[in-house]
Amino acid sequence: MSFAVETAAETTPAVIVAIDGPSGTGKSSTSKAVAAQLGLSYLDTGAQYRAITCWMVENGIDVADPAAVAAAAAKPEIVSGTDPAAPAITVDGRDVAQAIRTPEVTSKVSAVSAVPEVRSLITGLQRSIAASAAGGIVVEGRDIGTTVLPGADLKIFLTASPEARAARRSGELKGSDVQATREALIKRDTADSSRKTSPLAKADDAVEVDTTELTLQQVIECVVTLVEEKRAAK
Ligand SMILES: Nc1ncnc2c1ncn2[C@@H]1O[C@H](COP(=O)(O)OP(=O)(O)OP(=O)(O)O)[C@@H](O)[C@H]1O
Ligand SMILES: Nc1ccn([C@H]2C[C@H](O)[C@@H](COP(=O)(O)O)O2)c(=O)n1
Repeated sequence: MSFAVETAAETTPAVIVAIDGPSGTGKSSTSKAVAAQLGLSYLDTGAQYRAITCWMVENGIDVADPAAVAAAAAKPEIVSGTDPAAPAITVDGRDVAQAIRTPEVTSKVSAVSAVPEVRSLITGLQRSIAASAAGGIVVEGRDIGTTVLPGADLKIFLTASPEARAARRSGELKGSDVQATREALIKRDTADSSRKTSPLAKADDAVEVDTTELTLQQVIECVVTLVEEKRAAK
């Protein structure tokens, strides 16, 4: 007599989900919630670019000098956790979850992430993390569907009006000026979309979701449904 034992991992196909879009469209909030709800790993690739920028700033590298950034790019060791309930990021063993969110890092991250040597190193890291996520993963960023994981099972491109995005960010940063926040978002999006290497862009086969008039819960439900459809079809 033989018994077939099926575990959840055997019955639920691993799925790779790429979520891209401009700043403040809801990528992180949506990705974390979808991954937690569906038992998937989660990777915040913006946090990795912020971490390397943080290291450059702390080590006195001139981020306006691409050659200096390229020469130093391999020095820091960046490690990302993939638990959606507790996303972690360390540089050389130090927890930098707070340090990477300062206005200084936010204003310098586009310059650092435009350097091809930085992108090549971080892209390699992202691909190896995705490959080792046996149960599947949600990876969010700017170029996941186009460059990092072009074979992803599902690609989502989130958008929202600059006004909605600025209002969301201003709600987070108590007392901040909505107009100044809007201008800063647009400036960063323009830099991220116009760089030569792997710019922020929608993949041709991505599903575009405009979140301007949707609540976060509605966006999460929409993406969960799309992932479940993909899983069922695998
Ligand atoms: N549909 C929504 N409606 C209202 N608020 C939202 C919605 N989606 C996200 N938010 C809020 O907007 C803010 C920005 O969201 P989030 O950090 O997820 O965006 P993001 O696209 O990851 O931004 P960035 O690329 O800058 O990291 C958060 O405070 C989040 O709670
Ligand atoms: N795949 C990615 C992810 C992020 N970046 C750069 C560009 C962003 O302005 C910056 C910070 O990202 P955020 O934390 O705001 O999501 O990192 C990128 O170039 N490619």
